[in-house]
Parts: sequence; C-alpha cells; structure tokens
Amino acid sequence: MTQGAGIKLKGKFITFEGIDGAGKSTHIGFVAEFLAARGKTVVSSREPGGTPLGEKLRELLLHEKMHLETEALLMFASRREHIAQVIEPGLARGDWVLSDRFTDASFAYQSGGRGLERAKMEALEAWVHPHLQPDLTLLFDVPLEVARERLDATRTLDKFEREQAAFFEKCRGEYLRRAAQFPGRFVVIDSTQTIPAIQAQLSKVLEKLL
Ligand SMILES: Nc1ncnc2c1ncn2[C@@H]1O[C@H](COP(=O)(O)OP(=O)(O)O)[C@@H](O)[C@H]1O
Ligand SMILES: Cc1cn([C@H]2C[C@H](O)[C@@H](COP(=O)(O)OP(=O)(O)O)O2)c(=O)[nH]c1=O
Repeated sequence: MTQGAGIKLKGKFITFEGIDGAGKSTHIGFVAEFLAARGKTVVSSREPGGTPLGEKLRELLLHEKMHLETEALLMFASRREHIAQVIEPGLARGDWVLSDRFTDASFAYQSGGRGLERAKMEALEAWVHPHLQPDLTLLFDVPLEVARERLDATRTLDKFEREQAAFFEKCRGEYLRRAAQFPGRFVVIDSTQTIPAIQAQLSKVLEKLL
C-alpha cells in the first residue's frame, strides 16, 4: 500500500508510462472516466509538470539543452513539488491520483536512454520519495516503429521526441526491466492492440484495484 512518512494515504496512485507515442495520454482520460463512474474522486496530473512551478520546469526540460545530471535533478525537482502539492494531499484525502509519468520515466529516459548511472537515480528516488510508490503502474509498450509512426502523424516533436531510434530502444528496454523487477505494481499493456481492446484490458485491471 502507498504510505507517506508516518501518515496513512487512503487513496490510490496510478502511473502511466511508455515511450513517446505509446498511447499513455489516450488512455488516461478513459481511466479517469472509468473510476469517476464508480464514485471515485480522480485527480489527473503529469510529469514533468503538474504544479505551476513544475510546468515552468517542464518548459525548460522539454526545450533547453542541459547537462544530463541537471536534467535528472530538474525532473526530480518537479517531482518533489508535485508530490508535496498534488500527489500526497490527493492520496491523504482518499482521491485516486493519476499521473502521466513518474519516477520510472526518469529511470527509462535519463538512465536507460541517456546513460546516467542507475545508482544516482536510486539515490534521488530514495531522497525524494522514500515512502511513496505507485499502487499500479500501467506500462504502454509498443515497438518503436509503431510509436514513431503515431507521433509523426500527430504533432511537432519536442527535445525528447526528436531523439534517434537507439535512444528509444534503450528507454523501452529499461521500462521492461523495471516491469520485471517490480511485477507487483506493473501491468504491461501491449499497445499495438486497438484502443477498444486496450480499454477492455484496462477495465479488468482496474476492477481488481477497486
Ligand atoms: N492503440 C492505438 N492504436 C492506434 N492509434 C493509437 C493507439 N493509441 C494511441 N494512438 C494514437 O497515437 C498517437 C499518440 O498517442 P498518445 O496517447 O498521445 O501517446 P503518448 O501519450 O504515449 O505519447 C495519438 O494520435 C493517438 O490517437
Ligand atoms: C517524467 C519524465 C519525463 N521525461 C520525458 C519523457 C517525454 O519525452 C517528456 C515529456 O513527457 P510527456 O508528458 O509524456 O510528453 P508528451 O505528452 O508530449 O507525450 O519528458 C523524462 O525524460 N524523464 C522523466 O522523469
């Protein structure tokens, strides 16, 4: 169960992960509606971002070149604020907090993709949220050619989305490694399925958590 430092957090924390174009954003709305229809109060948020300061950090992170360690630290700075202002207060009230990305994304992108030592990431995680982990992490998994086709069809690419295929292979590999390491909280969704098929799978997963 999700625990704060000494306080019981009554709500549930669900994170959405996957390489860019895997379909996370598409499914967050569905999950929010599914839970609201069952009487839950839902807070939907995202990282980097989710707070006024976090959104300013997001702008920098997505558009400015910076040292890899600066990037990792700013991701966690945004996260620290997000936990303090949105995630823990929401969970303490008994809300269901949905976050489009959380710490698994830092492992996938800054460690897997860019090569920052995993031990540094683990140190940041232990510092910033020693007592908080998602109750459920939905990993939307697709081969990167599929993700790329979906992105190219829809939007102008940011700093991360302009990376080369090898970068996303490494991110995807790190996500799958994390899923194997923490099978209790991860559910891997094959995102090459149709949107309705994915929604049917999500409904079953969520029913178990209610
Ligand atoms: N299962 C799917 N099948 C076909 N297209 C999809 C599927 N999931 C998402 N898409 C489309 O792919 C694009 C990227 O999806 P999005 O949810 O924005 O990805 P992410 O948030 O993971 O970057 C969108 O245009 C979306 O409509
Ligand atoms: C939370 C997080 C995101 N990111 C990256 C992944 C994404 O490319 C980018 C923004 O994430 P996201 O909001 O998923 O972008 P979009 O809505 O455009 O799909 O930030 C990291 O590199 N590390 C992190 O810790």
